Amino acid sequence: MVKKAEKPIHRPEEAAQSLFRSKSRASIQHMFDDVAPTYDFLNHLLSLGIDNYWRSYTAKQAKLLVGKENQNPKILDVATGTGDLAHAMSGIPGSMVTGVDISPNMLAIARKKYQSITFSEGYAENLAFENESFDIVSAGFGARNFENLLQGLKEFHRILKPGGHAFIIEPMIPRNPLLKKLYLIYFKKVLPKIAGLFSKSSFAYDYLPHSVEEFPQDEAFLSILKDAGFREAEYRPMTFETSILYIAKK
Ligand SMILES: C[S@@+](CC[C@H](N)C(=O)[O-])C[C@H]1O[C@@H](n2cnc3c(N)ncnc32)[C@H](O)[C@@H]1O
Repeated sequence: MVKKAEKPIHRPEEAAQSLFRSKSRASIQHMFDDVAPTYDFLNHLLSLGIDNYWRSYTAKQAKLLVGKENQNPKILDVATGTGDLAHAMSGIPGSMVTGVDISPNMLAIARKKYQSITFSEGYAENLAFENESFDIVSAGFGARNFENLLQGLKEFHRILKPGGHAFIIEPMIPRNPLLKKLYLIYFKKVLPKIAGLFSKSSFAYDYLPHSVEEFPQDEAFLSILKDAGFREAEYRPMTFETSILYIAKK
């Protein structure tokens, strides 16, 4: 008797976890190319608009730290996506901002939204810029997706001028047990369902909670920044520890 082939069990959560663990440049690029058309809408919806505050807070901190010393800071926004952090950074007086990303579809939207900013394709782990050529490097919600995090952070360090700063925003899992429980229910159960209603790639929103849960947070991330060569690094939790800003100095 011929045995019937077993049907593969499709478990999006497992697939998302496995993508995070074995992610490649191509798989991440495809995922973001797919989500690009609904990325901004879902970002603002799922964070209740708070994501804009996180970017403007970051730009404000950058302005405070470097604004007085440096009249015309050169800024590179890595993993710029649709350009919102690059745009926030461009509010620093005299700044010259460039945004790079691996996803052509995300960049196409960034170019339409912000015509005065230069956007180009670029890979965090191998940035096409000279040593010591930027005053600030920023990355909003992007570092988590790097195929090789340490290599990406070493590149940030390489392209910064001595005394330059990196500003990196990532989602944070609250450390308070009750908040953490509520956050994970929202993140794992509610958010993927809402996203699935709008996005072509609901997979990306199964990947999101896994990528955040498995990503080094607070002290663990600071130690990777130090390994990448930064001599000073600190973090600032934002909005009840749902997001975190890392600031590192070369
Ligand atoms: C969650 S989006 C963040 C976009 C934007 N920075 C923001 O604040 O909304 C992550 C972006 O990182 C980009 N990305 C992921 N890995 C990358 C890498 N190694 N080099 C450059 N860009 C990368 C993706 O293509 C995507 O556009």
